[in-house]
Amino acid sequence: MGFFSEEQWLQWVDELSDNDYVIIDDFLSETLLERVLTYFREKKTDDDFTKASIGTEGKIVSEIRGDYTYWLDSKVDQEMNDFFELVSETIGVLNRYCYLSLTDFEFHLAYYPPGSFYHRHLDQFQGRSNRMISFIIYLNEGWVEGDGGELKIFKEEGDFLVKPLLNRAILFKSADVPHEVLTTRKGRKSLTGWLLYQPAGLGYLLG
Ligand SMILES: O=C(O)CCC(=O)C(=O)O
Ligand SMILES: [Fe+2]
Repeated sequence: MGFFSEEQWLQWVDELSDNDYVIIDDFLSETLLERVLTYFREKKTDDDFTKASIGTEGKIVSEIRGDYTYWLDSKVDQEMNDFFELVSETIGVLNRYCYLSLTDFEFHLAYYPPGSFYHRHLDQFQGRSNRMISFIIYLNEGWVEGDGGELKIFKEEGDFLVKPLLNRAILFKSADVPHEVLTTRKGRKSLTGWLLYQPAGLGYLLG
């Protein structure tokens, strides 16, 4: 049994194919959401987050992005196993219906302190095109207008803002959707990752 019915997945996949993005509210089950929030709290308390970098060389440039991240490892972060299962189901669905050849994923917990942002960018780095789908779940309890930290999506038809509401997920095509995180006025939390296409035998070169 999957997390969602085939019909439900099809509806989301259609939206993603047609619009390059899909927003899904109340994505995680109550139990899973609670587990993710608890894990976030623990990691943050343990001070496991480090300043995020940009590009493939790991440069830290605070004028571009100001968030802190904790990279998840399915072997280490076993409390997140159910979430990884859900990601695997997502990958299976996208491979079946969108003819993608996704083989792997990478996720981190992200924390934007008050006053931080992430300037306009694409999630596919030059010279490293294995990020196919960006996948974010927001974890901001009680977010209200004025807290900032909206995700701005740039589209030819018109730009728009996505509120980083608790348990809202967004998936978008990493190569096609420029986006930015507006300055946040409150601590802003998310579980953010990418579904990857890794050409066989090249992974070790990319690190
Ligand atoms: O948290 C978000 O809304 C987007 C984060 C982002 O663009 C990234 O980490 O590449
Ligand atoms: Fe991004």
